[in-house]
Amino acid sequence: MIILVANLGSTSFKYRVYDMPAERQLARGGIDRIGQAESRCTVEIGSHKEEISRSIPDHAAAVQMCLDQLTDPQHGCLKSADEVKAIGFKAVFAGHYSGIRIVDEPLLAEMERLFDVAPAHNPPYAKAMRQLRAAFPQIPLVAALETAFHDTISPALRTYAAPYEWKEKYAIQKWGFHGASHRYIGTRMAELLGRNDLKVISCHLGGSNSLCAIKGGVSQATSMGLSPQTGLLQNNRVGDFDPFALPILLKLSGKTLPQILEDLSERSGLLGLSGVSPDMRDVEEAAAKGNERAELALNVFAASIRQYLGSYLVVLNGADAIVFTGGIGENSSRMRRQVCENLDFAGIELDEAKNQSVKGEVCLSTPGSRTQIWVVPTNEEIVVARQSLAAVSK
Ligand SMILES: Nc1ncnc2c1ncn2[C@@H]1O[C@H](COP(=O)(O)OP(=O)(O)O)[C@@H](O)[C@H]1O
Ligand SMILES: CC(=O)OP(=O)(O)O
Ligand SMILES: [Mg+2]
Repeated sequence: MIILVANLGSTSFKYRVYDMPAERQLARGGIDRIGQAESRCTVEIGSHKEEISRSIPDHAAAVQMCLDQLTDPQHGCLKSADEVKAIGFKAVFAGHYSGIRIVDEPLLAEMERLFDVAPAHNPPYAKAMRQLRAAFPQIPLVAALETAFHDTISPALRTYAAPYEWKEKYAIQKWGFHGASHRYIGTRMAELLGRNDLKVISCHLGGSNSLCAIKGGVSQATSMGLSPQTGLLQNNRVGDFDPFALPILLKLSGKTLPQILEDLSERSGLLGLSGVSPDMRDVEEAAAKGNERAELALNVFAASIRQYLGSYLVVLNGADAIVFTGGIGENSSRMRRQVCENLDFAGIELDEAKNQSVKGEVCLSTPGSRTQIWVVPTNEEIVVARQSLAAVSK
């Protein structure tokens, strides 16, 4: 059964096509720096590889481009889009509609109700889902919601100390995100180290960033809360922030609440601090040239990762492995070095030479390090493909 998985990240679009249940990958592709003047588009279908630069304004245009590539008469792997028997989405937030669901009107309505809670994620997903439902009504769309992996977190680690009835009446609680990626890292580390009882701290650092404490493949704690704006700072979103700054800002800035929320979700994070870019590559380049705000952005980011890392070493009572994944985790040697430095008290020791030349799955710790340090490229799409197969086979 051919399953297309669409991963609409806050800064990118990625897709993979699988023949399931064999898990044979037929094609993959992606678009980087979506919404910016030049997006880099890559496609890999069998032995055909292509890279082009063009402007892709939004995720709906990205999904259309993916279907064009897959059905291209010369290089495509499908005769027509009808060969696709399900489209799986790494969908982000729909409150109590967590887990794996066929996309239907109630789910879309809930995602739309929560647009301003997940402004970088829910609008592109809902738009792409509606567009595909209209274009291909015969193909079931499956939403694998990111929050489900964190259902196992204890109430002590997912309850805000706000009026208790808010949780029951309005579902105000820590939900957690990046479930597909953290689930993949938990499963893959068990395969790589040949043990099912591992304690892993998964650091997904990309357009959005979160840490997750995983024990035996099960989520124990995660840094994002009610929304994907919380926890670590994000590309252009704020991360943890004191809500009592709001009355000060309302009085002094002359802005309305929606305008301030827009600042927190579009002009904060790496972009807001550095003033340079939401993209780690640009911020690192600026910092290397002596830009002090870019340097501060990197230092705030590293410090907040270390705070959660320390916290999760306590939650798990030590870890077998710390894993870096996502666009930053897989590519930024500086960030990995900064996060891991000076942690010998916890038996964490990075081999800097290995850290400088990373390719694929690799262990970066010294032989004496009690806690192993790994880079493992994430594969959120295979997790969603498995879940989509289960949903349409029911
Ligand atoms: N070579 C690189 N060095 C440092 N950071 C990188 C590099 N390549 C990508 N990144 C960072 O990774 C981010 C993309 O992460 P990714 O996990 O792929 O995206 P998304 O969060 O959109 O799903 C970019 O916005 C950029 O900050
Ligand atoms: C929350 C989430 O899935 O984020 P992103 O893909 O932007 O990293
Ligand atoms: Mg992502």
